[in-house]
Amino acid sequence: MSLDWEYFFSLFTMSAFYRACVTVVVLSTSAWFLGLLLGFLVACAKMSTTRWLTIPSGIFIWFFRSVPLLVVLVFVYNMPQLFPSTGPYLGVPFIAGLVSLVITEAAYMAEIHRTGLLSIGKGQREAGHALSIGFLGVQRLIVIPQALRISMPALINEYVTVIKLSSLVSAISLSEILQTGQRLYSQNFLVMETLLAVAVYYVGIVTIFGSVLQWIERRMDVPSRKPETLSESECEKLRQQALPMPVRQATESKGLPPALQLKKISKKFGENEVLKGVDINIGIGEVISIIGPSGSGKTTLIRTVNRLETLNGGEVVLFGEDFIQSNHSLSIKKTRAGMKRIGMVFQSFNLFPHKTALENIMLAPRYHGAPSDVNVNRKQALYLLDRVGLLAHANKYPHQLSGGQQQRVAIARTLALSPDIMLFDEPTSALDPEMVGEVLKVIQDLAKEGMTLVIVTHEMDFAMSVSDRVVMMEHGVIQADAKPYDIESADTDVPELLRMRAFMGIDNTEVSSRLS
Ligand SMILES: Nc1ncnc2c1ncn2[C@@H]1O[C@H](COP(=O)(O)OP(=O)(O)OP(=O)(O)O)[C@@H](O)[C@H]1O
Repeated sequence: MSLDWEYFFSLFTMSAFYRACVTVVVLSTSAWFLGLLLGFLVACAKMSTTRWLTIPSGIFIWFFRSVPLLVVLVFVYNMPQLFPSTGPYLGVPFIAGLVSLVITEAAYMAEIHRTGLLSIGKGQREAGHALSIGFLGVQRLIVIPQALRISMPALINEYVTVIKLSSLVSAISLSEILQTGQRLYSQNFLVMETLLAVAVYYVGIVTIFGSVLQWIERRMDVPSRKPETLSESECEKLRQQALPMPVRQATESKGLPPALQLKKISKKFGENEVLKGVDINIGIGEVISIIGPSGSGKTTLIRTVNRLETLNGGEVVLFGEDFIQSNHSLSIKKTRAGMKRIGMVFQSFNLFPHKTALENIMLAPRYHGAPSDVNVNRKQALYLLDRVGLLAHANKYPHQLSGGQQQRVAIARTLALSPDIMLFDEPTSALDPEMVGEVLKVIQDLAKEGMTLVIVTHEMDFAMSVSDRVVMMEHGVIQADAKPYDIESADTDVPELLRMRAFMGIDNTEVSSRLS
């Protein structure tokens, strides 16, 4: 048997096929896009903490992934028999096909979205929270763009699947490509030639639209972008645009309430009581280092100060005003205002990987400021980048920066909201030794400017040189709280100070003989 090639080629000049192609493209693209949106909502519902959302969304996914599309299609198309009022809509093959495809695809896409959303680390959300960005802002600016990038290859694959599945809509008489072919070969019996042409039409659509989506995927692929280090002349141009942030003058704190008062702070994780009634006052402009053995509760303590952990007891007072109380919550507005006064720098930097260094710094000011401030935000971000010595790296993404450079960008990002207090959670622990100095230097400069700093650190020499007070925690309580001078003075015989000295490795032999 030989194929009638002349007839085969004539099928590519038929307007009916091109109309059918348009139908397939419109149907598939709409179904893919609406399925993507509905799938996202279903994924969010499944990940929520409310059973009223997780259970129905789980059932939706389970059911529509189990039922064949053809069954859904015929069911939806015949729905007007049960509910006549749906006739004008579901009785139309295109709409019935669209609804069926959207429902089925949403069930699959929900699981793809869930994979993307789950892959975004907790640190990303915490960094957004520490910049006082609300829940929806964190989702919109930080979580969804990253999750979408991760899910994109699988979502593109779904688009190809939808195009192919759209051929099933021929079962309810929609004039799509397969149905157009079927109508022809039922008249002339040239089945092979017609189906071959149908296949070519489908391959053409998948190739063209798949390539467009792959182009979008490549555009979203941040790791493949490699912006260069800027030259000195380019840096100089940027430097001229930079707009200094208001300089923080060392504040005369006499008569003013402390910047932070932690009163009887207690925190439990299950039965594990990690903080057991911690009291500390931190004056305006004071620099406090918190040291202590691993697991003593240092990180938990500073995380309670900017609401990354809830309190089981006690309260935090900020510049003399109620800020956090274990037994009642303040208004969102008051909480946000308080949080903007406290910046936090994390051990693992938590830069936003889909933003350049400059964009990382601009993100929070843009979120909090008026749209007209964008230019000012950019200029101030340039100033801050220059201040931490990274202007030449303004256009680089976090994965192109060293650990020390990433931490300096993280400090600049925190400074962009002009906080009054900065919390540092072991800012150099994740760094190679040669990068520790560059980060400590930036912190030292902030201390000199009079910024109130609370630093959890294992860098004992740094703690002694930069701090007004060093606080030692052990087993969830404060063991000692002293000025570096008092800790260092050799004639002390206060047991807590001797213990602190032993922990810090100061004059070890003499200390151990005194403790014994
Ligand atoms: N989210 C959590 N869930 C359960 N337990 C936790 C949680 N976070 C901290 N802990 C526990 O609380 C205790 C104190 O942890 P924390 O991180 O505050 O200690 P740390 O003094 O900062 O230690 P390190 O110096 O090693 O960082 C540890 O026993 C830890 O296992």
